[in-house]
Amino acid sequence: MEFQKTPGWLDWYDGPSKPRFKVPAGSVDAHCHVFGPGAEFPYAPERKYTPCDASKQQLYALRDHLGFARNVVVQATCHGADNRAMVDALVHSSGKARGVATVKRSVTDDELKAMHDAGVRGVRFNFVKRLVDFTPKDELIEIANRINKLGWHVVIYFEAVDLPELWDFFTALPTTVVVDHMGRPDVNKPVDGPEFELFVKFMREHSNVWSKVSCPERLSVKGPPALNGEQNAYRDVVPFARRIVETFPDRVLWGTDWPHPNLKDHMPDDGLLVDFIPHIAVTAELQQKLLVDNPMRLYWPEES
Ligand SMILES: O=C(O)c1cc(C(=O)O)oc(=O)c1
Repeated sequence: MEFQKTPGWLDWYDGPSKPRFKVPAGSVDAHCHVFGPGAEFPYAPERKYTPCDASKQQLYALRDHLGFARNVVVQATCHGADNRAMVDALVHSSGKARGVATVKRSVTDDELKAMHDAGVRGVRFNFVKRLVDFTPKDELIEIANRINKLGWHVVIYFEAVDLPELWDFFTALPTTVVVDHMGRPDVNKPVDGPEFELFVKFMREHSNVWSKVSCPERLSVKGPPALNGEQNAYRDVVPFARRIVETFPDRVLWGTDWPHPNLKDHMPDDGLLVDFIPHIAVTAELQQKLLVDNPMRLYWPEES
């Protein structure tokens, strides 16, 4: 099947720089995706965008280039609830990748078991309207209760303005809950203003809630972009991510978000994204928790 990319689509950055920041041994890129390839794993009919291909081989080459040891491959919305490309990436990772799936209520126990055996450890619930159609909350709760029995967790993706409305649903989830990209704060607003305070309260009052401090390239308003050797990229995101890392050091994860779906402005150099890490996790101890100890506890508990 031939797929036509969404007009204006930016392809992932080829030939990323070697990071100056040396990540600790055993580091995990805890948020990344594979796209297709579409000829082998077709994009879902209900998708909201059609990406360029981004294969498992390319993902794992990036992992090695950046100095990471493992990946958590998160089901991308362009594949809907067809998890074959993500699962294929896991089973060809020599145990170095675990995954987060998207499932519907109709998923069978045998299908969940097969995904578990392949390395899936969570499901993703998406509330970003430009990416997915609405799924009824009773369906999501039913799924959360089923996957809880497998020891899996729920990953949620939403925008900061929607947190008040989603609060009761999120706080009723029975599992560990991992928030994608810090709940997408508006970094034009103050880091100690009411919107971000609500997110901090969400984490403070609910010890089962974790956050990925990822995607400065999506959240930044002022840049500068992580291109051309820029060592001070996305400064306006730093106070937000740093606050979460320092307040909740044992409940944070970091990921590249490669291949960076739906960026409109520029495509970052992933090597420079790694160089962003020491700005938000400023001590060796915080870096070790963010990149190794926390993701290992969540995704490879049997080894940590
Ligand atoms: O902001 C986005 O566009 C985005 C999309 C997806 C996806 O399509 O799965 O995943 C992400 O982590 C971020």
